[in-house]
Amino acid sequence: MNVGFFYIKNHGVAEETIASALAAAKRFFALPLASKEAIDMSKSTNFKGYTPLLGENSNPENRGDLHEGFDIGWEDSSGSARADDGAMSGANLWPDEQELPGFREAVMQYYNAVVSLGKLMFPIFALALNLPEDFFADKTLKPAAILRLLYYPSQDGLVDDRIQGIGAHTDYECFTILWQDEVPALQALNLDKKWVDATPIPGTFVVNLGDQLARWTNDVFKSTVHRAINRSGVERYSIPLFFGSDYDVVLEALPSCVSAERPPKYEPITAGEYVRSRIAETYGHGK
Ligand SMILES: O=C(O)CCC(=O)C(=O)O
Ligand SMILES: [Fe+2]
Repeated sequence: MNVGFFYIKNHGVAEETIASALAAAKRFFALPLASKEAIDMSKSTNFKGYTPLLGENSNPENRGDLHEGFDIGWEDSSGSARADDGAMSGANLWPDEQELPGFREAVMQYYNAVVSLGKLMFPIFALALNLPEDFFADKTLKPAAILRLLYYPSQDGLVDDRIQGIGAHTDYECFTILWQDEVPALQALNLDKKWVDATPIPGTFVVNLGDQLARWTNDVFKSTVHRAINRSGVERYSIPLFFGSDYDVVLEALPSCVSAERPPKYEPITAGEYVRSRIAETYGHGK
């Protein structure tokens, strides 16, 4: 409630699952640009697929984010997306199986493992809010989780300080479960407006709270501003999973988080419309 960031360990996601997803990410970003552009996000109805360097701008005061990304959402074991995700409906875009055999399986295995972990965490947030432990259960039946593979080249020498790995921003969903490699880059903004390093700790995930949880709790839970700047001299990989509530759920302040002194700060909106509008702001696709 003060920091909005924490680490978890003994999280139950197998090291091999993480290692396979990382290996898949490395193989993907090493593909020729044309192969990656074949599944460019501009070809997707709902912001899935590949984002090139500077294709996204998380902080409107900056000139673009110096990362490459690859985004997917939920799909079933036959590879079909849900048809009823409202504003966020649409299929994943995958690289060619011949070119990258095993990629899809490795990424989906990681996705499903971290979604299961995320489901275990909702009851903890509910209890912290003095709500029944299963409060979020019927709001997270159809995992509205977005997984991103991220690749950050190192920025060395003189750099434009308006180009960062990912500019200062808050995340849109309830919470983000981030795997990061051993290259330091991630920073969170504390209450004194100082940047604090979220130093990589092997065997852990960093979890940060996002705007959906802040909207639900009328800012009792903090959605903390963060950014990543890789000036390490080596490339960095990270894999965030943004776990939101089902896209058809209306986000509105919980009665226990509203009072005469603390009036509701946010207009109710469905999770799908909210996420879509926030993602659209960071891309130049005009969607
Ligand atoms: O790569 C990281 O450490 C952070 C990524 C991030 O903040 C995001 O994708 O929203
Ligand atoms: Fe983020």
